[in-house]
Amino acid sequence: MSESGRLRIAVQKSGRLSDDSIALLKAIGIKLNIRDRLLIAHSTNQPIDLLRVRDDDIPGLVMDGVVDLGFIGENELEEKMLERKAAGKASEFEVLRRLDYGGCRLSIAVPKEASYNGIGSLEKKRVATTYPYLLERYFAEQKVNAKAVMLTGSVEVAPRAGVADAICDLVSTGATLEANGLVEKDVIFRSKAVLIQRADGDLSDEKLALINRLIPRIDGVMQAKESKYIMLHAPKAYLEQVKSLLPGAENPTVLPLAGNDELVAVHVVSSENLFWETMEKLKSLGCSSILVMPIEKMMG
Ligand SMILES: Nc1ncnc2c1ncn2[C@@H]1O[C@H](COP(=O)(O)OP(=O)(O)OP(=O)(O)O)[C@@H](O)[C@H]1O
Ligand SMILES: O=P(O)(O)OC[C@H]1O[C@H](OP(=O)(O)OP(=O)(O)O)[C@H](O)[C@@H]1O
Ligand SMILES: [Mg+2]
Repeated sequence: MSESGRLRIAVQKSGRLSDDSIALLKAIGIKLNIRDRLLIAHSTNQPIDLLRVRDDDIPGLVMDGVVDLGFIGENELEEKMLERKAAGKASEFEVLRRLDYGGCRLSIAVPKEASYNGIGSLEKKRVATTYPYLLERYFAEQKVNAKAVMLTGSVEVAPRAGVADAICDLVSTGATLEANGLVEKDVIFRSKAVLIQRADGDLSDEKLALINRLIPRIDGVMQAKESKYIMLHAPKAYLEQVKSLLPGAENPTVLPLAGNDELVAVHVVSSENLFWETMEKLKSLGCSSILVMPIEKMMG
């Protein structure tokens, strides 16, 4: 445990998860003064320290109890669990929340000119990857005798460099594969960012209490991102039809409009965005002043 009693959180220093993880921490009210070269950042309003490290190190830091919480991709987490298992090390931790960023998939891809008829085509072939344990588990499940070649970066160039016949790497839009003349074939793992916590028993009551206050705030921020505050003027005569068009709006607030007997103001928190098509339908029912606004925070 950190002697200072401050909650220690590990985040990726610089990469795909950094900005979203920091933005989430700020959105839940943690003030942070992050300066690029500093690897540790102290919160100015909470007993929290941020450790900024390579994402590869985050699962181990949490599982070994060096930090209390960590933001990590499920792909990296699963890989490190398999690696630790192979080394006879325990992996104790808890996933507190699956988050709404860092979405990607780990896929096998081959050069576009290569012939490929399913995973059996990789028999006796070499596949370059940064995730050898996940890949070898997949080979074992699929009963394919292929070899995972570990590369820590630039995996996509391996086939052209003659280092491997195929690759297994993270894909999101597919632009990187396309730029390297590769075609995605099999998805072997789907991933998002998660917030993990080290084993409960090792945490002080104060730290647990702080974590228990932060988690509902994370839920509130994620929920708010998916929700919209909708305001419009609706003809009284069509109120029921208007309500049925508003997604996830069970209990709208309906208010009179001063000096107008035909229209009412409708305010509603919607669990989804309002599509242009729905707005057009509302307009054709006689609705006007239709506003769709983002929500910053939600609770209760
Ligand atoms: N294209 C992507 N879109 C969305 N999420 C991604 C994408 N690529 C990777 N990720 C997620 O972000 C994590 C970090 O990816 P990144 O490429 O920044 O890692 P890295 O190069 O290993 O960085 P580090 O220097 O910290 O080791 C991945 O493990 C994955 O969970
Ligand atoms: O399908 P796409 O949208 O093209 O995304 C996939 C790429 O994103 C990640 O790398 P990143 O860009 O984070 O850089 P890195 O390889 O330096 O980690 C990943 O390793 C792929 O190379
Ligand atoms: Mg890494």
